[in-house]
Amino acid sequence: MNTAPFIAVEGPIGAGKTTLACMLSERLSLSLVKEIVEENPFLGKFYEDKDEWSFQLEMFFLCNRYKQLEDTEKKYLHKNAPVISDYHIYKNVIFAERTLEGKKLEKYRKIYQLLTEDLPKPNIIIYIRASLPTLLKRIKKRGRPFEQQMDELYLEQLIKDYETAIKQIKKDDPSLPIIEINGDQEDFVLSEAVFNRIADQVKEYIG
Ligand SMILES: Nc1ncnc2c1ncn2[C@@H]1O[C@H](COP(=O)(O)OP(=O)(O)OP(=O)(O)O)[C@@H](O)[C@H]1O
Ligand SMILES: Nc1nc(=O)c2ncn([C@H]3C[C@H](O)[C@@H](CO)O3)c2[nH]1
Repeated sequence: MNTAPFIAVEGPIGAGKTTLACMLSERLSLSLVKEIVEENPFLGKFYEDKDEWSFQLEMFFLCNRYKQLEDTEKKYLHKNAPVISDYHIYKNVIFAERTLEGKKLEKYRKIYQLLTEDLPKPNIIIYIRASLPTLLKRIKKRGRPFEQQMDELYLEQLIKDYETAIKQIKKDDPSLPIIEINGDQEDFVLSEAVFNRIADQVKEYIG
């Protein structure tokens, strides 16, 4: 079990996780762990044909995050250095439960359990909640080509899946600090005051 602050920023696609994680990493001198996106060989294919590519994609994300978190433990947490990551490992389950079914989902659950049981788990979560119009606006603004035909139903389901997952995480561990941000209204990019408030809240937890 790690005792160093390990913060995970979570929320649905385009909520602003990477943006906020980078800003907080700089402000609070935290080591930053960022999800691999551009080098992912299956993401574009997945958005073209989800049924065909979902298992490959979910496994790629899982193995990648496994390696990143293994390294994070060795390089930082083990040495008591605080870390902020733009994802929580549980994100794998949120997506896989939505994109996989039948035998593939069963296999995935087993592999997830095996790979993640001894990985470090975040001890602070920042959850950015945002509505469909806000997410679509941000995905468009970011302009990744393979995300521009984003299925709105998929995104809407993920918004709900995230809500369910956060409720479950709270139930499983009521003492886990979760900082919740209303991404539609609390704009930490445009408003210095909003960002300062979030940074102060995080600072209180990490001491
Ligand atoms: N509060 C905000 N106000 C305005 N624009 C924002 C805000 N937060 C993020 N953005 C912009 O929205 C886009 C998506 O942000 P970002 O990449 O941080 O999201 P993400 O949650 O990490 O996405 P993903 O789930 O795809 O990893 C970027 O272009 C970013 O500059
Ligand atoms: N299917 C699936 N499973 C995941 O674990 C996962 N994690 C991120 N993503 C997608 C969302 C953004 O398009 C892009 C960047 O976050 O990658 C995922 N998609």
